[in-house]
Amino acid sequence: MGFLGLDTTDVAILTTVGLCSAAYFLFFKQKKAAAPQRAVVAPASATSKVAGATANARPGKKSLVDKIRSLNNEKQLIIFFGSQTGTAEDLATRVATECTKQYSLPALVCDPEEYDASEIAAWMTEEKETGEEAKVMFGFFMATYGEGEPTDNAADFYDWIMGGTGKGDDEGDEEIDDDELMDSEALSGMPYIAFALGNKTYEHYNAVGRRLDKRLARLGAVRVGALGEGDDDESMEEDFLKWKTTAMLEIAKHFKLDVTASGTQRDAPHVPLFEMVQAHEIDRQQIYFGEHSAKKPRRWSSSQESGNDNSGVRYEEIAKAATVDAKHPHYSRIARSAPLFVDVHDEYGFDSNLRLPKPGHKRYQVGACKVRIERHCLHVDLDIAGSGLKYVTGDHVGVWPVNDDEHVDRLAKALHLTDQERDSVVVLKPNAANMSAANAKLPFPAPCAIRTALASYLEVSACVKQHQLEVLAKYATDPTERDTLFALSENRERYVATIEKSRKDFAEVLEAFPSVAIPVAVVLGELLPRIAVRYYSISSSSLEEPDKVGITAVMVRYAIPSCHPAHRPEDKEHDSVVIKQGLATSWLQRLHEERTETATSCDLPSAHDEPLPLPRFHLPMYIRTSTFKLPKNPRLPVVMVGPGTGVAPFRAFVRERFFLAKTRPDIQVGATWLFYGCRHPDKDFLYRDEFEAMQKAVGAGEVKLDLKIITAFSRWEGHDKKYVQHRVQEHAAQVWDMVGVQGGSFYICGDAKHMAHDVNATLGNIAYNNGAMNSLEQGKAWVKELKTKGRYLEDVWA
Ligand SMILES: Cc1cc2nc3c(=O)[nH]c(=O)nc-3n(C[C@H](O)[C@H](O)[C@H](O)COP(=O)(O)O)c2cc1C
Repeated sequence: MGFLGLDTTDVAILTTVGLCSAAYFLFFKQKKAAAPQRAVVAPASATSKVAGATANARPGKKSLVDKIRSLNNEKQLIIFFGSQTGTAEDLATRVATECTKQYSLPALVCDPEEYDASEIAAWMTEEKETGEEAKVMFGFFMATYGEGEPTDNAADFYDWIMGGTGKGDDEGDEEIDDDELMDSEALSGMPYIAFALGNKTYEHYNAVGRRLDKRLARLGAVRVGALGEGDDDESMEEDFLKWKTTAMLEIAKHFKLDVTASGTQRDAPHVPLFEMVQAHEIDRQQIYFGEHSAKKPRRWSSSQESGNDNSGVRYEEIAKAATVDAKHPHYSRIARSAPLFVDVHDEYGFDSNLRLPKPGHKRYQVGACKVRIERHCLHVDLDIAGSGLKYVTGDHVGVWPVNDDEHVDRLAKALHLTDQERDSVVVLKPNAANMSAANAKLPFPAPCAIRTALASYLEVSACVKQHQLEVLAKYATDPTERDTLFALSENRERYVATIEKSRKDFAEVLEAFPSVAIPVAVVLGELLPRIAVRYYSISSSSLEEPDKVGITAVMVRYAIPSCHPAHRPEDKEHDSVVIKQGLATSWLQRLHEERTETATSCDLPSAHDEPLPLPRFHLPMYIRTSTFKLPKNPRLPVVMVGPGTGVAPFRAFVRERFFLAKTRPDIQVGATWLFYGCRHPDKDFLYRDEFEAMQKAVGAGEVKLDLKIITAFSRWEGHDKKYVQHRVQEHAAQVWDMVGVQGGSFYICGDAKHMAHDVNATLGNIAYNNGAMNSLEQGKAWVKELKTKGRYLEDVWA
């Protein structure tokens, strides 16, 4: 492996890790809890030279001006990214790396949550005073979420640059009355590149990137090249590559750089960004064991008070973090986990020429040309008592998953790491030979064991990307393997057929190309993405259970045909079937099984005298506020549509309304109707017992509430296939009465592409037919207006 030696004194605690990216199961329209402030723009009349630019970063943020100055270069590119699940950050980093590699142009990728992006105004104002051409080009890689909103990390910046507007009008044509930024002319002449990330399934496609681009133009900034637009529904990567080819040339043209040496250079060796250094004799207290922390390792001790169920001991953090957020999760005990499905399977049929997985696995059965996979769905309750954490029904919970040992070991083996090497504690140090190293962000907290990095910090099951295959190719010692890897990295069609379609991870690719002798530092430091936080709609009611946070998670596991990556897609005899699984959901399932096994064997985790590196059966989590909320006035009716796991927030809504009706009958809680859909009433009907018990209490007159759970089953033998939109349509008159007449709210949670779209259309149709409207168009406009009024709310994902 070739570690450099390092003793304790050499070990700098290599700090901040950006943990803010996220892969999603659920999303939402939300707003960060803290109201963003408008920054004061540096006065246009400032007379000092660039060297004296005002560094006046907002509290808690690093100064951009100081950073630019510290780079001390003539020309440079500073790229900001707005990213929730890491794509925008990844693409921004790729452009920055390429600029440095191909043009020797220093480039820095900045998280606007970390750096005060509003200092671009201060910088530009001062730079203009020099009377020379702008030396710094800025870049904006911005993803859009929810109702056309920015990501959490870009919310402050977006609010500042848009002057507090930036919502509502996708064209970005709003005028701002008191436009400090425009008046300052600070951004006039500012060169920038821009790439918007989004998904056409959503109504507000690329709204943030588009609006920002328009606003920058209005502020006098000058875009270099075209506005890039990536559509996740088709191929973000293809859109990006197409844009990048011309953007790179435009950047070179702008800076008058020599581009003759640009292009893919197969023969140029890869210069690693980091070196991996073994940390000898390190104090155990300095080592990270998988905990997420922006600053220093964290430790836990067992609390005196034990959990009151079979989940064992509660652990308290020694020296608690002052805040809990996306960079400082709270570790919350699993108070309960319970399966929600009964005997649910998915069956996959395949051609007879495909090699099937080995039989005998506990999660799937293999038959003739068939794979049958168990489906699981869990309810998990997290205990937040005493943590100071609070949530409101409808919020989201973010959790950080851990890779399974099988995956970790497979990759470690493919990297030829011995057991001892896997357990060795290392740090990554910037490699002075790589120009980008000085600005490179460390991908995970260190020092930590390689095993920890692979298990807790890096996503080992991520699909290998084309540009990463190019890096692997450079380390292949076998000429045929090298050529194939280069071919895959250059030929999109072949790449999609052999790698992307079957979501091949690094272990699978390295196994198929055994001659690739890649340094572990490159894989850990440059190739594997960080594990991103996963979000779930909270399925418990804060009114009923303020100390518990409920998660409803269905396991993602599927079988797909897979072509051997070292062979052409036409070589069908090399095709096999592989089983893939979702990282977070399979981790929750493992935790559930471990808890169950531990409890039944009476081997409960016991208290430790020594501080624990990681508390057992505790999940790193934080609460993310959302606007997906019940009406403030509980008397108003609510109509909810949530098939499958889309029921999660509605379990919370229903329980809350039921609880309120039971404990405060004087309030007279309004009608509470849930349209729920699944395959079969006896198999995957989530929370059926709970819903039935509530309905029974209502039926018996114990609780006064107009509670209806209206079901649609799609695979119930002897019955017609039904979907939720059919049921909504069947109850058109009542739905109209509750929403159109009584002023109630309408909610949808679940699949954005089909279900949410169909339900939306159904509601428009109901409005037209029941609301004395002249046309279907009027019905649609009514739904749109309902949305504007905050009475039509969606929590949907593509
Ligand atoms: C729950 C959810 C909501 C989204 N909402 C929008 C949207 O309103 N408009 C849009 O163009 N894209 C939307 N997207 C797509 C993301 O912007 C796109 O996947 C992007 O690549 C994510 O970038 P990131 O990984 O840097 O966060 C949404 C994606 C998810 C998962």
